[in-house]
Amino acid sequence: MAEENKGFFKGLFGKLGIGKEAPPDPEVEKSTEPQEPAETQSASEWAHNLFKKMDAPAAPEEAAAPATPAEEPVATSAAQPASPVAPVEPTAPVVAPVPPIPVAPTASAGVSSVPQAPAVEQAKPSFFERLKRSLSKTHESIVGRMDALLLGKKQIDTDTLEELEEILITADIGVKTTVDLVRTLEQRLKRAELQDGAALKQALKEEILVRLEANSAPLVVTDKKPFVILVIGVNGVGKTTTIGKLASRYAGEGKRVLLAAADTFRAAAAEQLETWAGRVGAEIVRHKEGADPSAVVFDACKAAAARGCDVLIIDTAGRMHTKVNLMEEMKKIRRVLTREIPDAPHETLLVLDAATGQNALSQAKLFKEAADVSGVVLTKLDGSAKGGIVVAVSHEYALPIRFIGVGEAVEDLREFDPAQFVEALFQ
Ligand SMILES: Nc1nc2c(ncn2[C@@H]2O[C@H](COP(=O)(O)OP(=O)(O)OP(=O)(O)O)[C@@H](O)[C@H]2O)c(=O)[nH]1
Repeated sequence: MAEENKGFFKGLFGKLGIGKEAPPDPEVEKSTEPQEPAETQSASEWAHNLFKKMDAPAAPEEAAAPATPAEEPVATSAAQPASPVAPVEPTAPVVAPVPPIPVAPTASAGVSSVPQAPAVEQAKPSFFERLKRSLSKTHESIVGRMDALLLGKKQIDTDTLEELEEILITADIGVKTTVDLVRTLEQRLKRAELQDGAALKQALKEEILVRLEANSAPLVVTDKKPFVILVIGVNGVGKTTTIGKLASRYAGEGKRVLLAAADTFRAAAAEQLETWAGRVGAEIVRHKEGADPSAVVFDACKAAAARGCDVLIIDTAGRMHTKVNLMEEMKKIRRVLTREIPDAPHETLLVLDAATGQNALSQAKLFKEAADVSGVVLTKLDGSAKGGIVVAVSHEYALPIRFIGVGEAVEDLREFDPAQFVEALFQ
């Protein structure tokens, strides 16, 4: 840094005609690069100090010294996870303030006037690392407890598998999936494949992966114009946030994205969606609070066709807390949709909050029966001990997990990769 700052001022003096004999310094360009704000800040801060010192006589070596760096390093961590949100909310509409959209700080986050430390290159952890961290509590509740169970065990027997069954059920893998897993492990025990704890752990990992892969399929956005994604789920699970993240993904691929704010139950929902649309460069169709969701869908279909949009993502309210209400609302939305775009929706995406564990499993059941779900997004895996629910939802309801959410920032929604998930869970 010190050398770079010196270079910056050699160059600056050159431009000002001071000390013309000094050769032009290539660092001038580097230190004024906008994508290196921390570098620029430190240099300009140093300049500021230097000019102050030039006003008041100073010893030459003092003037040549760089400014003292601030003590705190530049923060590069992602947004902190939110606490789990309770699901179904059948009560009267509540207008809540629109939360700001969290975006993980990046190196090009702009120049502030607050003195900052010299740029310390902190490599952002890879998604696998973040996934591993997100699953650490789930890891503890499955693998940690399994390790404790196997500690000092000379051999694996049916009692061990019985105890494992209890661990898996309480770790939100779901009763049905657990029973299926343990039965398979019993067969492997009979075939003498499980000599020790390590073999049992490896076998469980393999069997979970087989079950996840059996129902795994990414969401493929075809070239249907528009490709319609209907997003459903109870309130608070992260629907709007997921839509914002998806819109960002597709807009980033150069697609023209239109959002339909068909959650007309509370104004804040549409406002939140509008904020996301503005942020990620998507368009939006919204009506007033309390309007008919089907009317929004109708207008959005018309607008998407007229504007030649590639992707239309529809946000719904999710407050239809009985199966009959839910079915009626869904039927109505679908009726309007198919009248305008005959084969729509091309994807009915159910958003579930992983942190709600068994509750998420019940919601998967209800929505699968009532709303023809074709894919699932599991949000808020970060910090939850209930990540086993991923296996339960996928296996019990034969639903493909399309995406997982491990935080509030745009890049925290990722395509679900069974092998990566299992690896992160067991490592
Ligand atoms: N930690 C964490 N928080 C998330 C994730 N996804 C969403 N959230 C947060 O969950 C909260 C609720 O998200 P929303 O997108 O408003 O949920 P919604 O389902 O649209 O809720 P309603 O608008 O009330 O229907 C927000 O604070 C989000 O930032 C995630 O993967 N991890």
